[in-house]
Amino acid sequence: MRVDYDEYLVDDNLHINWYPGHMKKTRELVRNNLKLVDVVVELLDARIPFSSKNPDIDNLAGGKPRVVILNKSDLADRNKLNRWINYYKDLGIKAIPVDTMKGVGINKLVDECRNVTKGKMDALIEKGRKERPIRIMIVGIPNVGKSSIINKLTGRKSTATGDKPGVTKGKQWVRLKGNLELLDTPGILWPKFEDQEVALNLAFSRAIKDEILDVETLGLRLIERLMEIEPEKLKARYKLEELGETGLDTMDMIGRKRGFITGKKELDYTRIAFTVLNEFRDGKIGQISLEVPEDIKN
Ligand SMILES: Nc1nc2c(ncn2[C@@H]2O[C@H](COP(=O)(O)OP(=O)(O)OP(=O)(O)O)[C@@H](O)[C@H]2O)c(=O)[nH]1
Repeated sequence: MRVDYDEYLVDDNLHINWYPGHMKKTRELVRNNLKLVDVVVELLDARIPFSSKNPDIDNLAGGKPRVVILNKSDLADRNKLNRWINYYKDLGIKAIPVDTMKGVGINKLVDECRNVTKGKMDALIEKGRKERPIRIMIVGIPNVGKSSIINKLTGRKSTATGDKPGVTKGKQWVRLKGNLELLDTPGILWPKFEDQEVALNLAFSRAIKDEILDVETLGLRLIERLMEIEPEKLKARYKLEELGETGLDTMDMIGRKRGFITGKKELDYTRIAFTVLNEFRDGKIGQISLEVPEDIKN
């Protein structure tokens, strides 16, 4: 049976109903597509590499060579980013920081796909086989930047190479420089949303809809988190001498500073929450990572 990706995109990109039937279907679809490729390119959000990881990817990717991309690295804290790179290095995986919008790290991604398959490709040629393109596939949770990176990789001049024998109808391989072929449909995988802390990180970073909590509470949780991990950046952004005793106090201070008052002369908490959430997501509060490798729970 041919399963279409569109089935998972219910009303917009961030609204995917991951009920068990869909998870099973998407798993099989990704598993089948992965059989066709030489390299799995796993996209993670550099600010939350643990929370943005699909819990089943190690199983799905099996023994395939893997390249990890820490995307949106422009929004991440430099020092924490390096700690994640070292964490992956210890696991024998090269994690490449990428800023897809500016194209930073894209060449390294291509080089690494070639590196991790070199042994296999050399062995094939030694056996007398003709050199063939290295096939790659991008996988990741919603909103992590899969389409953006595919567009960046392919560019405007890219040409679809058309259907290949044995490939389900509709799949397109796009030729990239460096003798690479990219499956133009990314593998959309579900996040670990059962864990409340992970769900919060995903919502803060716009990977899942705000609706996991009402927006005021979500904004308050983010303020509390920033007070804990990045108090100076929070103070600087909202021009506060000191932070409040509690998250709510700080929320009030931000609201007063920005003049977010309702018609009834009360603080407009919805507006404060949206502002802090959006400014965090756009990197306006600074380069902030919400996770470090030590946070990983076994
Ligand atoms: N700052 C920043 N934003 C990025 C980067 N890569 C992607 N984005 C933004 O992230 C958002 C999601 O990107 P998409 O490429 O649509 O993500 P996707 O993984 O294809 O999303 P789904 O279709 O929901 O699975 C867009 O608003 C992009 O502009 C990056 O490196 N830095």
